[in-house]
Amino acid sequence: MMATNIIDFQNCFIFIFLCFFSLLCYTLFFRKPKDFTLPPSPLSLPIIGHLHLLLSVLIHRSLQKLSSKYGYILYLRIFSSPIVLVSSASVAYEIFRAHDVNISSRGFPPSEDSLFAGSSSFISAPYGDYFKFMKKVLVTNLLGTQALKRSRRVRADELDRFYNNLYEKAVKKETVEIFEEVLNLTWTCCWQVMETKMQRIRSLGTISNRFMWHYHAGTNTMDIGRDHQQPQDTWRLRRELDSVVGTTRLIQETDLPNLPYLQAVVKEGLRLHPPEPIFERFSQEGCRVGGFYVPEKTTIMVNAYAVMRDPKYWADPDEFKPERFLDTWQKEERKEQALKYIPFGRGRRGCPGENLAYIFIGTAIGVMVQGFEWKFKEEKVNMEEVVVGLSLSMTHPLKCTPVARTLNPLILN
Ligand code: HEM
Repeated sequence: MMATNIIDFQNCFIFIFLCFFSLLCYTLFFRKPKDFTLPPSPLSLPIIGHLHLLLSVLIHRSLQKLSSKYGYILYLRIFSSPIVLVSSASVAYEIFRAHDVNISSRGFPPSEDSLFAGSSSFISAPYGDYFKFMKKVLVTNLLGTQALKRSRRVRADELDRFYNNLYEKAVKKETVEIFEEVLNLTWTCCWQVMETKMQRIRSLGTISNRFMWHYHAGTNTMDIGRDHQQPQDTWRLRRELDSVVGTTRLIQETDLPNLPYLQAVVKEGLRLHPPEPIFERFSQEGCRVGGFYVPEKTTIMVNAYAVMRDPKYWADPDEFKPERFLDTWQKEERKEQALKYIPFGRGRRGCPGENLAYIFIGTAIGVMVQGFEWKFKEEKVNMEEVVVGLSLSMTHPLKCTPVARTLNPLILN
């Protein structure tokens, strides 16, 4: 009896030993240790962390310099809040392809006094049912393809008014501040459409703040007309407009698909001068990006300005070369597994106003180049930038005088 008990005890002991031994072997040889290595981090100061690095007027540029020195994914800290800074097309590809849902909130404080129009605002809403509902309302009523078709007449009328206004100034030989003119165009269009819609959908009111801010951003971008001081670009653009649209009628937004060079010029302008050079997301859960660990509840700052000038993916990144968008750049992007063109962000929280923005910018530049020659006071336009609010603008607003190329085509019609 005693002998049997001893054998049972021995068997039990061997069994337990084997279990522990196998567990040890599994942990040592098979299970990969979880790697919590954070992205590289520049030297930080006590208490404030990296705050001093973010206090620059042109923050997108100083962060671009920082990333080229320390790495294209960086870990920063402001007081105790962690930030991961993304500055390369390949890292952007990874976060938007593999972690889009995880980073589809912005992490703004959920208070009525929040900087971005309160807790019920579309922009500050976390990714969830409310956000999805609002996005559907927004796309169906304002920004989707069908909604944009319905509001086409409003934009066409405003474009005629825009042209007439410039024509009058040309006749009087008056100087025009481009930004102001284009801002007027977008504001009036925006209000005309929003007023009608808002009477029907009261909840859209909360989105209006973002609209205002973005229309502002969009109109800044339109200053890219300045890039046409390069005569060969203007000449090519005008030739395209003359052959597709002619000189007896004004460009319409339905002409845009037939104007590839104009589209390329707009894209190149947005690449070099993205109105929203940096945008923010927030990680709900920890995830791995670029070989590093991004902890949960971390703000992710995407420096679109740096991504779109990433020398690894763009030849002559600082040059204005619209032709690059005529080629197979989208195919290249897929092949290289990179997201190199992100002026409107990407993924579920990407800009819903992208199509409208392309229409506004394309038609406004179209009218300015089709209808007028532009006389600049200075030989060289001052391209210095300044961040106003959250959007990028020209430090010295562009002023020039229009000279009508043809008799007013609206009168001819
Ligand atoms: C040139 C013009 C514009 C640019 C460059 C631009 C850029 C952007 C960017 C970078 C974002 C953040 C995207 C992300 O996090 O991935 C954004 C978001 C947004 N944009 Fe725009 N935008 C423009 C015009 C517009 C217009 C015309 C509208 C509406 C009429 C608009 C409405 C919005 C809204 C509502 C959001 C927030 C989306 C969300 O949180 O889910 N934008 N935009």
